[in-house]
Amino acid sequence: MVNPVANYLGDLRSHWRRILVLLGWSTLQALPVFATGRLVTIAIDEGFLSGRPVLGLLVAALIPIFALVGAAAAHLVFRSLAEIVEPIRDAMVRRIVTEAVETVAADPRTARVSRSLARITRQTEAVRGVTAGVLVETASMAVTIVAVAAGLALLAGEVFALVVLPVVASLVLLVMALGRLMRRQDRVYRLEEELSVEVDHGVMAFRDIAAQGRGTHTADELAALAFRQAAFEVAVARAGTMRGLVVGVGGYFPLVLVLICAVPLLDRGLSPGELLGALTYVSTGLIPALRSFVGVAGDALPRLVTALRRSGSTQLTRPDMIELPRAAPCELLHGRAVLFESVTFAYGEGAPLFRGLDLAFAAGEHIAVVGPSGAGKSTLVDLMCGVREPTGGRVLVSGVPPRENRHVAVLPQEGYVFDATLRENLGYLAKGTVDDDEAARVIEALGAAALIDPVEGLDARVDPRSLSPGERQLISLVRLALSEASVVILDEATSHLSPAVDARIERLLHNQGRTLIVVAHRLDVVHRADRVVLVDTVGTKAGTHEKLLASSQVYRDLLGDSASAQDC
Ligand SMILES: Nc1ncnc2c1ncn2[C@@H]1O[C@H](COP(=O)(O)OP(=O)(O)OP(=O)(O)O)[C@@H](O)[C@H]1O
Repeated sequence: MVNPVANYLGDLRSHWRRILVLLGWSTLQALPVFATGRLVTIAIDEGFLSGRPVLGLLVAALIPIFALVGAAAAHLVFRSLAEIVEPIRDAMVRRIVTEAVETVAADPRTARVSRSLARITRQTEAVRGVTAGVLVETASMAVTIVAVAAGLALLAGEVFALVVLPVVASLVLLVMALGRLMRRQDRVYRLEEELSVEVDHGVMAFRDIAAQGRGTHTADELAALAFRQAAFEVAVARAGTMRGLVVGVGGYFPLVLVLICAVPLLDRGLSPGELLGALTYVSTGLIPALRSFVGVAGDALPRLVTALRRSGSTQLTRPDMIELPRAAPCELLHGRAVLFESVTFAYGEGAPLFRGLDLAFAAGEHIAVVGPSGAGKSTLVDLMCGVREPTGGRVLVSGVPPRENRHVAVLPQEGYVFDATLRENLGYLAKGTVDDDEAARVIEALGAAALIDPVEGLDARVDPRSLSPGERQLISLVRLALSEASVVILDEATSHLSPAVDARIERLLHNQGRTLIVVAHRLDVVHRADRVVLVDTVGTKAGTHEKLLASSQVYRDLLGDSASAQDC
């Protein structure tokens, strides 16, 4: 692959005629700069100081007229700019798409590159915008420096000598600082991207991360990444202070120098008008041009180079997955798999959702959790996987607090899928890589065979955005069935799947010897479960379906509501 920076420079060179036209209009745009110093000199020396104020006023009145000419030229500058940057952008897009098509043709596993292409297209737009800014500012800076230099040389050779050296020194300083700035900026962009991918994964899998006892570890990793990014941002900002230094050396230093030397210069025959003209060149021409060029060079140029480098085909490679939490080996537990001991929990200062709650689920037991909306079912799950800590009492899974073990896996309402291969997605909670035969068995048992690409199999890339919620749930369910977790929680996890699938999933997970806790969306689960936990604000209780039917009006109402809802 040809280097994208070299491609870009080649494109730019191919437009040299249009760049010359742009330079021409920029020269016209700089005409007011050249004219203003001279007009100030004439207005003062020939007009006001020679007792001809009307002439002075008339000459001064020419200054805004030249400014209007400059404004008209600016309009033409932007028109010619579009003729350069649009074809460059088109050429870049064409190259990237061609390369993507060729990559896909050569290796079908990269078939789903739409996301990468979208990102590259955004970068191409950035390249286009920044190219426009860099071209305009560079042309404007170049012609302004020439206009100021020519104006000063014509006006007073001594002043020209005072100004030119600091300007050259400041440009050398700028070039030296740019390389460093670009490297740091590139690092910031890379870290930014890495952080956003990892946060994305962390958010999707937050309950599993907590349940696997990896919450602190994941948070530490993300924090370390964020701190590294912040450190580079600070370094970039620090390097950015060189902009002030460049403008100071190239713009303000000559201004001060001319003022310090004003008296000797006047003694050596410089007229007051020439002195004021020279100061006008520096203050209204040189300093603004330098400031805006340094701004573009110090900010846009590093962004341009970074965007160009990143628009290369390497962007089509797959992002690395977050370092995955690994589940501990599955143990067939004896005794209690989950224990709530005098658990009290309240959100903030609110009334407790649970007060002195005692629950115990045996290993391998199949539990249904039901209750009115807002009663606390999801909170109960959060307590079991360690996302929340009880305000009183304790929760134990396999004999230890949830955060200290890795026995729980949770499937939330919205299954999560990573932008990675199907194998990586399915193996997220497994120990080691997924065994093809075992995966095939689970996929078959769950009726999810349609998920498997006939050609690429488990190595097919999964694009989360192209999946339906039901497909995402199915992938998450297969992942759960392949996990090492001994306690499996389905938190209204099959809402996007058919009721027939519910029973199949539960049977599979239960037959694997796991403790299965199903927060029920469809209440038919209570008939399949060994016991039911009724979560209710007036008191959470557990029992068999029959026992709860006989003892709880809330339970009877709940089943009645569900029956009538299903009738509808
Ligand atoms: N982060 C929070 N801060 C404060 N209150 C919360 C928070 N999360 C949930 N709640 C409140 O706690 C109560 C129980 O919420 P929870 O989501 O556990 O109920 P649920 O039974 O799962 O409800 P649903 O069936 O509607 O999902 C609700 O009143 C809810 O508004």
